[in-house]
Amino acid sequence: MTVLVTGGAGYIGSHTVLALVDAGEKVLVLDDLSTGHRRLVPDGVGLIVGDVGDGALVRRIVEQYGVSEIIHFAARIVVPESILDPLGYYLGNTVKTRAVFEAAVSCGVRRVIFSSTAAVYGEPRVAIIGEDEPKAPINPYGRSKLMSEWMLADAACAHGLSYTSLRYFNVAGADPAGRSGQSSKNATHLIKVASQAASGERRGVEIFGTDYPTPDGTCIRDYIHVSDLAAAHVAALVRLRAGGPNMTLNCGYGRGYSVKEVVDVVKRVSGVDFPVTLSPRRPGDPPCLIASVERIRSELDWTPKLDDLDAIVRHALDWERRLARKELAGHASAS
Ligand SMILES: NC(=O)c1ccc[n+]([C@@H]2O[C@H](COP(=O)([O-])OP(=O)(O)OC[C@H]3O[C@@H](n4cnc5c(N)ncnc54)[C@H](O)[C@@H]3O)[C@@H](O)[C@H]2O)c1
Ligand SMILES: O=c1ccn([C@@H]2O[C@H](COP(=O)(O)OP(=O)(O)O[C@H]3O[C@H](CO)[C@H](O)[C@H](O)[C@H]3O)[C@@H](O)[C@H]2O)c(=O)[nH]1
Repeated sequence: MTVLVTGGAGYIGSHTVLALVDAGEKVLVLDDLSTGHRRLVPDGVGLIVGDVGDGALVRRIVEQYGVSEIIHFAARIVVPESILDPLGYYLGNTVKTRAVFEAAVSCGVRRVIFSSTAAVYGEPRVAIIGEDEPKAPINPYGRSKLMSEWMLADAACAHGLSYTSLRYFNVAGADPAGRSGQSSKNATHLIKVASQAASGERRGVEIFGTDYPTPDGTCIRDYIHVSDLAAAHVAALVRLRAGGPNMTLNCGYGRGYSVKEVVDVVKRVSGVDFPVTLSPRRPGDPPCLIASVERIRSELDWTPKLDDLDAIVRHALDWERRLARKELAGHASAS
């Protein structure tokens, strides 16, 4: 059995590839390297550079390599960018995802795991969000993902595909063994940005919005360590193979931190007092997103091992330093 991981050269995909390989799985990556990096695909794992929207390519790969399962990460992921380029996001995340699902159905792939997002909930009415809360995304990114969830559920019903949709809350940190991490220079995610500021690669951090209806006025998010999330994918795969029913699961820890709290933790753990600017709200940001984790805890054989904001930040900082060293080494060898 071969597991095809689309977007496996990206941040979460590469950590999941590591977790799959560690679990003894045979893995193949399909990635167009638009935001991914070849070096994040571990040695011994095949990388096919191509577009998931190319249905003929996906079908060829499935047939040639005997793909039994697809874990579909490939997508565009920046919320503000989705507001400026909605059609690009519906193409990248919905139309191309349809091509993956169609190839899965037509080639008899048995199981699909889909990367969804807390952004499908929009601005929930409750602090702790259960999977059955209304889905009312407030930006094209969230809508593009919700449409894909629906497509997958409908296709599964019609064609007997098994699936799990995983709605990630805020993913952060890096492989504790230093094998992968968030590698995009232009990343927009808070913990990455703050880690870059602490490492001197950015001048500082802007806090987007201090007038939200939260205790300190900044947005609250549920940050999950990327390696715990990767392990949840392996557990979801094991569950589907054992005949577990189709399901949608929140992935988080069930606890939230404000932007100010996160910035303070990055300063304390790094020991660097980088500049912080208070700025207006960023469009498309809901005030508070915290996962209800009852379902994932009961359905998956999964216990988080890294549920600790200090550890998340420490691993993110370690990875940032590693990236900086590699770049310096690259400059030295180039000159
Ligand atoms: N990072 C988060 O906090 C977060 C939260 C919720 C959901 N997600 C979802 O997780 C998934 C992975 O996100 P990430 O943070 O690892 O982002 P990422 O940008 O690091 O990874 C995406 C990967 O997909 C590849 N890709 C993009 N479009 C492609 C295409 N058309 N064909 C082939 N490859 C393509 C990119 O090159 C990259 O390697 C996405 O589906 C995203 O929506 C991420
Ligand atoms: O430089 C920054 C970056 C972020 N933030 C704030 O920090 C919070 C978290 O922002 P991120 O960009 O780190 O993450 P988002 O919550 O916007 O979105 C992430 O989580 C979502 C689900 O919760 C989606 O899945 C999405 O893909 C993923 O990017 C937000 O209030 C944002 O305004 C800042 O103040 N300054």
